[in-house]
Parts: sequence; structure tokens; C-alpha cells
Amino acid sequence: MADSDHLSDGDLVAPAPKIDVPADVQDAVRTLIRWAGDDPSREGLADTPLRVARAWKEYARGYEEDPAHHLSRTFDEVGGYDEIVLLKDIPFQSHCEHHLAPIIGKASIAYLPQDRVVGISKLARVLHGFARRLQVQERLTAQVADCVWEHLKPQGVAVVIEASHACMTARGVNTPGVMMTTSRMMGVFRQDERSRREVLALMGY
Ligand SMILES: Nc1nc2c(ncn2[C@@H]2O[C@H](COP(=O)(O)OP(=O)(O)OP(=O)(O)O)[C@@H](O)[C@H]2O)c(=O)[nH]1
Ligand SMILES: [Zn+2]
Repeated sequence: MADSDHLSDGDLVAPAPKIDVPADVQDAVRTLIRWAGDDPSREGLADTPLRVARAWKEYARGYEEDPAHHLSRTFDEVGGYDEIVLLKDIPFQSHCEHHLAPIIGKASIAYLPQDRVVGISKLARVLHGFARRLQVQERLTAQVADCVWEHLKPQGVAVVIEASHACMTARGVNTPGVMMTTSRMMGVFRQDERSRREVLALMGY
């Protein structure tokens, strides 16, 4: 498997810029390390507050963008194509707003165009723009679907997300292997059972 096969989040090939981190943010990480039972001044942990703070800017970089922006450029020369467009099993990562623990999953995003389509990478960019924030899975699902609905004005939108929550797998109830599934159907996929079955079948459900 090529290295690039592990990349799930767009433009992560280049190292993130080394941004400055305010002292109080680093102090907060030191406090957390002390709270966890270790000594933040020992050699191996000396640069950790800086790394953790920078890592959090990456995990949360969705706050720096408006995901709808990715849907502003559309194409209408699609040769009369009027069937479902589906981007299936897009890997994503997010963080749960309750425990700041990773949420790792995949999303399928489909829409039935009205007359315009969007570049397919843009659907993944919308997903990452909302995922790279503190989330609950239900809201992530709704935000992605609502964004596509509002800005593409298609006949229907369907979003299904399956994810594993580290706050369940690595702590708390400690139940690895459990996936949470959420979905949001809009327009024809909500109103028409045949259309909904068709899109879910295309997604592999
Ligand atoms: N519905 C939903 N729940 C989530 C999500 N992420 C985490 N949770 C849950 O949020 C809940 C928070 O429950 P609390 O009782 O306030 O926190 P807690 O005492 O740490 O709960 P436990 O995880 O059961 O130990 C937990 O049940 C988590 O599993 C999510 O995306 N959606
Ligand atoms: Zn959680």
C-alpha cells in the first residue's frame, strides 16, 4: 500500500506550518500532563505542550473555514445527467465535544442534481470542514447534509456516517469495535421510499 493510501484528509502531505503557541496554551497542556500523573519538565515531555497545541490547531482547523465556500463553483454542462451522484466511504476524523476524544469514521454523501453538479472533491472538503471541529456525530451529519442542500439546491441529499468513538472504545464503557451510524435524508430521499432505497443500496446499505 502506498503511503498516500493512508492519507484521508485532503492536503496533509506537506507538514503543518510551525505556528507560535501562546504560553497559557502550553501551560494548560503542562497542567494536563501533571494531572495525568507525569512530570511535564522531564526531557521527553519538554516539547509536548507545543506539539499538542499545534496538533489541536490541525484537529480543529475547520473553525478557520466556511465549508459552504467549497460549493460555490458548480458546473452545468453534464450532458443531461440526472441521476444520483455519490461519493462513497470518505474517511474522516473528528473529535467528540464531550471528551475531546477522536472520532474516526467514513461518510457517504449523495445528491440528486437539479441542474448543476459540483466537483467531487468538494463534497469531501465540506465533510472535513465540519469534521475538523468539536462535534457530535449527529450534528456533523446534519451540517454536511444541510450545507449541500442549501448551496447546491439539488432534488435530494443523503448523508450516512459510520464512526467509532474513542470515548467509547478507549475509556468509559470500553467497548472496541462498536460503530455508530447516523443518516440525514432530504428532498426526494426523504419523501420517496424508492429513491431512498436506491441511494442506500448505492452506498452499500
Ligand atoms: N449521541 C452522541 N453521543 C456521543 C457522541 N460522542 C460521544 N457521545 C456520548 O456522550 C455521552 C456523554 O455522557 P456523560 O454521562 O455526560 O459522560 P461520561 O460520564 O463520561 O459517560 P461515559 O462515556 O458513559 O463514561 C457518552 O454516552 C458518550 O458515549 C456523539 O457523537 N453522539
Ligand atoms: Zn466522547
